[in-house]
Amino acid sequence: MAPYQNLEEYNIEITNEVKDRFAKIIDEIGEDVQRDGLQKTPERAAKAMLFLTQGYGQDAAEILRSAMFEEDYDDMVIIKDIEVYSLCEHHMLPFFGKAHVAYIPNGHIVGLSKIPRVVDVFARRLQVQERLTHDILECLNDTLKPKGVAVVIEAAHMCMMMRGVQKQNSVTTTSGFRGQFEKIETRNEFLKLISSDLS
Ligand SMILES: Nc1nc2c(ncn2[C@@H]2O[C@H](COP(=O)(O)OP(=O)(O)OP(=O)(O)O)[C@@H](O)[C@H]2O)c(=O)[nH]1
Repeated sequence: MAPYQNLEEYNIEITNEVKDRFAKIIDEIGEDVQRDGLQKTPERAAKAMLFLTQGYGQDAAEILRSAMFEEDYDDMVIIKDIEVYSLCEHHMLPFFGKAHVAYIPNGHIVGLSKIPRVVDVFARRLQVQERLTHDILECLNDTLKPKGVAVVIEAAHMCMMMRGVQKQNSVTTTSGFRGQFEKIETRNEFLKLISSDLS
């Protein structure tokens, strides 16, 4: 399994089957797939869907292992405001927002960029926000074996905005804490730091 492959950097192989299924959907909703503006749409939609679900072909633990360094630092490391774009598994509509991730090293630190990459690997699948939160949390916990790990995700769900209940301003927050973050003082320090605006 490739540790990380940004499909935008490669030619995405689109099978005729995926393309044809998008053409069928366009036809079924009453559109003319042969009209000028739509002729290439099945191919574009197939490419977009494969891009948005590329996480299935990627190994998040391997991404972390590719840049782990021995280091004595054993205070909190926080990467906050990581953009998240995912697809809800119920309607296949986007949910999007921010992830805040922290860990307390236990002999090893990890390359900072690898954390947003891990977020993307799990976000680029059909997801629910709760599982996405735990996928990131457990991957960091199992691979880095830190003294503690924390993940908070704040997201808006298009399936609740564009359709269904049609609420435009509701934000869903999910969180997970392991190890030292289960202690209230550590957790509060993390929550305070992700709420602060240093700019
Ligand atoms: N817990 C959770 N629910 C989600 C997530 N994304 C979408 N949903 C919900 O999944 C549920 C699916 O419920 P159903 O009743 O089967 O689907 P529906 O008839 O389209 O529901 P409405 O959206 O209420 O119209 C809805 O309540 C969505 O809001 C998520 O990440 N986590």
